[in-house]
Amino acid sequence: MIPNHSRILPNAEAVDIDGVARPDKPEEACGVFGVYAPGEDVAKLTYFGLYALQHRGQESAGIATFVGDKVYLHKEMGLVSQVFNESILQELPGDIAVGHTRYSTTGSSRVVNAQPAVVPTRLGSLALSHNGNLVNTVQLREELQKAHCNLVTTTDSELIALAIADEVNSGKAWLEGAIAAFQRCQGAFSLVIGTPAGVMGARDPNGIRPLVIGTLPDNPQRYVLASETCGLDIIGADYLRDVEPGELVWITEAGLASFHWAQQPQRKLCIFEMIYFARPDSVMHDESLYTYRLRLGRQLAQESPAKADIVIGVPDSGIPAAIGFAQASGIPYAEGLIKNRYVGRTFIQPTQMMRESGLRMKLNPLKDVLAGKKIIIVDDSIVRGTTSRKLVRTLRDAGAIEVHMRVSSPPVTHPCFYGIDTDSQDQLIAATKSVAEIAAQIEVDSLAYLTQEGMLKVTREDTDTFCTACFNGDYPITVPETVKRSKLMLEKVVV
Ligand SMILES: O=P(O)(O)OC[C@H]1O[C@H](OP(=O)(O)OP(=O)(O)O)[C@H](O)[C@@H]1O
Ligand SMILES: NC(=O)CC[C@H](N)C(=O)O
Ligand SMILES: [Mg+2]
Repeated sequence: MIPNHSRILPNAEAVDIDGVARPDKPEEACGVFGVYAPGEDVAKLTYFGLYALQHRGQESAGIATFVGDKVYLHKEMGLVSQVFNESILQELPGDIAVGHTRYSTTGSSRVVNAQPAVVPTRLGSLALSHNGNLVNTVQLREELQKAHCNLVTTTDSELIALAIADEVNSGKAWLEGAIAAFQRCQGAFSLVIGTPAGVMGARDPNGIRPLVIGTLPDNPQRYVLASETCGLDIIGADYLRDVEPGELVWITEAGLASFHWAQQPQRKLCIFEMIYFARPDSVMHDESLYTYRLRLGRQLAQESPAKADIVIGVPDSGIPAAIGFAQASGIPYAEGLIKNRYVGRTFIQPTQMMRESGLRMKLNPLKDVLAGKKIIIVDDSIVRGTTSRKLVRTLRDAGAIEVHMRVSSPPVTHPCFYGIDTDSQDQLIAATKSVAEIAAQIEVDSLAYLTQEGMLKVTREDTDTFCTACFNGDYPITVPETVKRSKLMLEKVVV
């Protein structure tokens, strides 16, 4: 209950500081990639790496390569395959490359904000690819403006690049400069940074977003950095290990050196990466996420069984949990929805209209499988409810006689401030509605979500090593009140 002396703040319209409105932003996380491989076609390796990381961001893509002090850069709006072709890749020579696929979280979706962010320093330029979101953007921006840094974009990522340049220009070497700059950044950052001297990979002290290291098979001294292991697989690189929270790895001709720069690193990997964002074939905690998602489905079946003829999953990311649900319940798994493989993630389309039409193009029901059946439909998450509402209607139109929805994550009730743009809380269906109300809205016969305990229990790590803020508002990195207020709907203001 909100007392009388308080009022609900209207949601601040999401307007970027360049004045571009950012309505209906969807949720995603960017893909970062880097290669140190003298003698190899690093641009092409990066292209393939980004191709495998496309699911992490579909707005823009970019690659920067280094030949000595000279940087070659190509970035554009669009998918990796739209931004690059053979002749563009040939214009990107060098031994070092850094790449990015963007889903914007700070800064509008415009080419000027595409990454890598390239910034000059006294030691040559650096090219930075960032996944995550800073929470002290306003303060850092002011600091850098006072230091007369040349701000060209409206992203937080450029601020990290400029902070490194600022430190380097004050006389520090690359490593010292980067570490000093990281101390000025609060929030989530998994970074790949190219310099004329080598490539850095770094994660914030909580390691909110993932980042892995791989080696090229014929030469273990050639290193690759990628958001997920699927980015290594595509180029035949072997997984070496994760970059640790609060670690900086520095890859040069001398090999790989590691620096633990954070005072008190505390692992808090975003659990939503494991539930939805990352690809199921990516490996975290020594197993594929497919396997974790199977266990989520099994756990869900134990917690919230239902009587039905078949279990179906929502393509793509709901499928493993649906298979797990079917295994545990003994109800046959069937394919009930066919996905057009040329349509990307609807979740990450920039407007609600695009998300709705994307869904129509994306999923088509198999009427002869569904007609006359009682169905359990499993998805990994309900965020706004766009997908589930439409799908349930589709299933009924196809002849389903009962539709029971099961969700392999808890209700998403809180916005993310660390690199998933869930915008404001009022867009999250579970922030304002009970499970019964959501069930009525999406028109299912029954609805159940996985419990937080169940979600954590089936991980292979200590349960306190995950960020679960979107499910419970427990933010591991303090979010300044001003930043919070822009997204939290139930902010109370004494008038
Ligand atoms: O409640 P909503 O706001 O609709 O969001 C939730 C849906 O979005 C995601 O799928 P998406 O289509 O983005 O990607 P996928 O193909 O990887 O499942 C997720 O898997 C849910 O299906
Ligand atoms: N989703 C992300 O990781 C985005 C990175 C960065 N905050 C941007 O908006 O460009
Ligand atoms: Mg989905």
